[in-house]
Amino acid sequence: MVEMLYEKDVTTNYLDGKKVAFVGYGAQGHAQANNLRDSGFDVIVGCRPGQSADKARKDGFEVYSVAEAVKQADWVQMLTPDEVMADVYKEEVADNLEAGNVLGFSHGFNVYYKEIVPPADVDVVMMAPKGPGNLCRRTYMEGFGVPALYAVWQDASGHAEDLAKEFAKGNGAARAGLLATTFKEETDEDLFGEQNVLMGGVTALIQTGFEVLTEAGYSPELAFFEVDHEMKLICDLIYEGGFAKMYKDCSNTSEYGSYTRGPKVINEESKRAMKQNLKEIQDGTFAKEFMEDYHNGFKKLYAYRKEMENSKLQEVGDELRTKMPFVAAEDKYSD
Ligand SMILES: NC(=O)C1=CN([C@@H]2O[C@H](COP(=O)(O)OP(=O)(O)OC[C@H]3O[C@@H](n4cnc5c(N)ncnc54)[C@H](OP(=O)(O)O)[C@@H]3O)[C@@H](O)[C@H]2O)C=CC1
Ligand SMILES: CC[C@](O)(C(C)=O)C(=O)O
Repeated sequence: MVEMLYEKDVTTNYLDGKKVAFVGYGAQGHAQANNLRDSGFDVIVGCRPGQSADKARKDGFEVYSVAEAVKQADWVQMLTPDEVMADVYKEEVADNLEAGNVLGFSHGFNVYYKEIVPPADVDVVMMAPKGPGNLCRRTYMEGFGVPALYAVWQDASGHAEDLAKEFAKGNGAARAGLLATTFKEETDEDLFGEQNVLMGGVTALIQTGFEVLTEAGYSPELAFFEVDHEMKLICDLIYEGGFAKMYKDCSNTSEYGSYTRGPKVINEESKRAMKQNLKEIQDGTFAKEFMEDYHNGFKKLYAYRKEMENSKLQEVGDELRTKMPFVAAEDKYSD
């Protein structure tokens, strides 16, 4: 078993008195900057002019250009989208870092695939929350947090690991649990999870189930409630108590059908496909393809996104959600 750390285990205070600059104020930047500030740390934001800069200012942060924020900070937390991070780093961060600074990430992509090569005299660490930004903030405000991984790529100060743990604790993550990892392991595992299970797997499953039902003549509304809306309710039970709790709360009919029919859908062939996807993460094929699409104006990404937005499933779900305002109330904790 990997050892989990909790708040009581993080006892050092190297982060105290350090100024932390968040480069980017999006999903993670917004959540982490607010969490750390509420935990008593000195936080500033580095942004280009625009929506994020305006929001950070409205939330009461001092906002500077990225270059200026880096100059002022002891800790620079890189939270722009992964695909632009290397350009932002080269143009505004690299020349403004000083020996003894900490360069922080929440995903290993740029460091592991060598898009960013930091200087030897800074600590390079990661604190990767295992949850979407809004939930990192919401759970912090509710008094707990989401678990997080921490890792050290480069230890110039001799206490980089302690710093990473303190940063995670400041984010509320140590209330839920911290796991040590490496940049390689986090990158592989995070990309694998989102491609095959959490996002890619789940959306492909929902979409295919929706198509099978509607093509067989069932109404789109019924299909939506069956394979999309209820997914959250079932996932909540898995989250709370694993498969055992989920099955306990469901009928024997569903449990029997699940054991006997599910593996006909997700089977050895799906496992082979997942293994191939993992290989393409490990050997850099996915990263290369993703960065090429970015440099090509995200033609593929935007085409897929358009197809998803115009899908029947999205249209039916959007319509039905207008009748269920409580569903959207989930955003009530975001600042
Ligand atoms: N989304 C999540 O919950 C999770 C994300 N991560 C990781 O966290 C990091 C940040 O991701 P995420 O929070 O999703 O990113 P977002 O897309 O939500 O936020 C991007 C931020 O970067 C700014 N930005 C974009 N382009 C530039 C640029 N060229 N120069 C300066 N600022 C720019 C945006 O500002 P503007 O408004 O001006 O565009 C915005 O503030 C990534 O490494 C990601 O892998 C890790 C775990 C979960
Ligand atoms: C599952 C997607 C994620 O890894 C996350 C929210 O944790 C991401 O990169 O956004």
